[in-house]
Amino acid sequence: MELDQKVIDTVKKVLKKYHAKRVLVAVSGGVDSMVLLHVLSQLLPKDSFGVVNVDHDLRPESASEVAFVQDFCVQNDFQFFTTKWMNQPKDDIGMEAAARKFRYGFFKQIMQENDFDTLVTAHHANDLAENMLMKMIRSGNAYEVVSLKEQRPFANGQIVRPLLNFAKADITVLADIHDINHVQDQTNFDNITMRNRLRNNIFPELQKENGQLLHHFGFFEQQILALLKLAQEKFTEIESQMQLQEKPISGLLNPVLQLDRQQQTLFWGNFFTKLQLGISISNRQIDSIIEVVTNNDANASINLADSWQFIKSYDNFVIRQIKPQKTTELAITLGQSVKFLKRDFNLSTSESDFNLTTDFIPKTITLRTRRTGDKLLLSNGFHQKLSKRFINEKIPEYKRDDYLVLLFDNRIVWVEKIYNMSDYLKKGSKHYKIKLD
Ligand SMILES: Nc1ncnc2c1ncn2[C@@H]1O[C@H](COP(=O)(O)OP(=O)(O)OP(=O)(O)O)[C@@H](O)[C@H]1O
Repeated sequence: MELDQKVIDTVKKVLKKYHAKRVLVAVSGGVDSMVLLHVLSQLLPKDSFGVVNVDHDLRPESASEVAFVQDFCVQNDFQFFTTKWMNQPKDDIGMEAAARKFRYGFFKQIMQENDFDTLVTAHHANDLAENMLMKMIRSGNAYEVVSLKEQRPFANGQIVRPLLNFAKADITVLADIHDINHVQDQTNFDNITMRNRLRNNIFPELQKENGQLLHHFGFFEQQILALLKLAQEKFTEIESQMQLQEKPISGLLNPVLQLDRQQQTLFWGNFFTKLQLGISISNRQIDSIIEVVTNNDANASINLADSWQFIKSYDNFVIRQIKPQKTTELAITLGQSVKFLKRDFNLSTSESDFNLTTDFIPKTITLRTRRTGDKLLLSNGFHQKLSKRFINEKIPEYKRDDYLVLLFDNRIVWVEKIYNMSDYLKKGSKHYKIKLD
């Protein structure tokens, strides 16, 4: 079949397969997206597609590139949406990712406001192979290798990439045959980014070794996807045994332990990918997680990015973001109602309705959270470490900072739920009422 027809048939088939109805085409003005636009305009009626373009304003030529796409759309009477990126980061680090975030944010907005169900991009076989090799170089994680899929959910609908089976060379041939005008992104030739170095230096060399290289990347991706699908079935079964909770994200650890170490790596990688915490988890962090999950310590935690923590607590795990607590100590007076750790606390004297009894009247009363070295008075003048009491009561490590501790003259008289000095006094004379919501 002629290349021309093959591309048209493929794009048609892919759109049909994913039930694309109202299509938004992402057009940068480069050869790939201009060819895609050419094909789509032959397949779809004008009122069922629109063109979207983002001016990242990172190069002097960008305004003229937008103008090029805009003029093309006006001449052909295509719906056109564009915006200019204003809030670029000050330095270059993370610029590509920030630009992508902005771009996809705008795509999403246009889809939602104009009722498009499908965003179509011109990613092709070279993009797929470059992406896979970049993931190989950066992490080597099987669950990350596949990142450019033919279809994935996006905004109020989906992203579809119908050109993934075509090489850049094929697309360029089509542009030549049909005399399709396009802009040339000069930054493609800078070898500053890894992507460009792969594109310009590495891939041409690899392709000399085997002309079928791009197809082989395609096969590899398909096979990894199939394997991940099989693994996913097993993981879903395991997750159902873990009794997962959402707030905080937690569950039982035992079901994961039926997997061998490499399978656990895949499990946690897959699990974190699904959670979408907005942070990346390194191989070393996953290794540490497996380490603490499989060792004998009852409590342990692994710090992840952005104050997230993976916590092992006895048979359970918890993943939560630790927000620094502002106030950790509060001086209070009798009868005063205070808010502490988001809860209402009130201490008053009481003759009948009491739940705390002491044998002394305090000069100072303090409410706080636990501290190292905290001790609890037991009978006969003996003391017990508060940390020991937490362990005996099987209170998970990560919850211990939430427990309120009440002190009279620097002596602990009460710890929420787990200690009350009255229980250890032979007889007390002063009665107090603690109210806590
Ligand atoms: N500025 C832009 N405006 C509209 N569409 C764009 C723009 N840049 C890229 N696209 C769309 O995304 C496709 C891929 O572009 P490109 O390869 O430059 O992006 P990438 O950074 O590799 O990938 P991704 O789009 O997933 O971030 C293009 O073929 C086009 O469909």
